Amino acid sequence: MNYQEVEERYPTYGDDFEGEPGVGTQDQKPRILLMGLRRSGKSSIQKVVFHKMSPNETLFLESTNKIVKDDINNSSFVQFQIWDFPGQIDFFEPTFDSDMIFGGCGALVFVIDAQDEYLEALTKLNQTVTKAYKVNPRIKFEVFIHKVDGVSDDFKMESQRDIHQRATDDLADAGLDQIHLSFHLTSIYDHSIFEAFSKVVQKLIPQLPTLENLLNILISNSGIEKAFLFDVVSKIYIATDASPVDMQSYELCCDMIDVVIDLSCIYGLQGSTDIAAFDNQSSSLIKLNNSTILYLREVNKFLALVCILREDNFSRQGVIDYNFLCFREAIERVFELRLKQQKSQCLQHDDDFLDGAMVANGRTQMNASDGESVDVIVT
Ligand SMILES: Nc1nc2c(ncn2[C@@H]2O[C@H](COP(=O)(O)OP(=O)(O)OP(=O)(O)O)[C@@H](O)[C@H]2O)c(=O)[nH]1
Repeated sequence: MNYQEVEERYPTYGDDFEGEPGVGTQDQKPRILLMGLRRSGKSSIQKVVFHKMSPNETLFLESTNKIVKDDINNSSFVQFQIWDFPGQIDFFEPTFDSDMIFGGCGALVFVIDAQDEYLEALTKLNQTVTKAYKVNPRIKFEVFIHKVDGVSDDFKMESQRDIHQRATDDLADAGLDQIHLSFHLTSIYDHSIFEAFSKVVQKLIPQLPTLENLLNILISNSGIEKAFLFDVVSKIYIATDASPVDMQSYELCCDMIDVVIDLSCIYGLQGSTDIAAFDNQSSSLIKLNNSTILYLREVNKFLALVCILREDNFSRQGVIDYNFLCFREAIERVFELRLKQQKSQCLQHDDDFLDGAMVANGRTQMNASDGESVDVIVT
């Protein structure tokens, strides 16, 4: 799918609008601010991750000259706004309303061009973080050391070390060593930007520990090695189990989503209606030549579970499928609870029902029958 097709297929997804901040109910959603010097790559990141723009197309993006707000509205878990700032923004201008801008901000992503001199960027980073922290100490600060596709591995590591050191030293000099900065090496030309954005978004999901817990339960009861809960359109993962994420597994799962969506677009749509390619019939099983299986199941309109497991363990597909149903039900309950929470505006813990799901998982594992496997199923 290209940029144009996604815009047509998901008209409400990433509904771009420009204007003055602070308008309408959208502002209740957590905000991710994209800041950094001119040409550091902010708009490219936003377009590639959330609008499926191909990296090469970003060469033709024009410079941003006012704040561009982008409403990301694709599921109950992933709801936020991205505000793309012009590189030349000046915090000391009287029109810059820092209380309003940083006040409702969940995360501030500061982009540094790794292919350029970064001393000026570090000064700007320090100013930005200091100002934002004073307004809102709860902001998560994420530094993207960006455009690392054009540099050697040694240079990458050295830049990261140097930037980290200088940035934290500058904060310590200003007496702000309590501020935590997270660093990510990113490029729009590979999956690193999706991985980094996944981590940023995850920090804005209050239910993350619950989702991770559910995934841990699922994999340990189903012989699965790794499981990701993906936001299908952006391919950012909103949760994964506790085992470490390796880039290759993540890339494989992203590629699988692309294959499923592309095949569904070509063969899965009925008639000429423009039903979204991903629906409750979507599932896919791909056997790799190293005895590994990739298994994808639809969780809801926007989320997919993608698992990596050994072929031997897939002989008990019935167990996996049953456990998946329990998992999906549990996710639905988390959604319901969240909705209730939002409505009543009061906190409540949503872990209780998980115990029920866990018991069901354990009991069924002993009784379930084997399932049959097919090479590639795309419905
Ligand atoms: N090599 C490389 N180039 C990139 C990457 N990301 C963005 N670029 C290029 O960097 C240039 C500037 O990108 P923009 O996204 O317009 O930068 P910006 O920060 O939004 O710029 P302003 O709107 O002026 O603040 C474009 O030519 C992009 O193609 C990357 O990961 N690697």
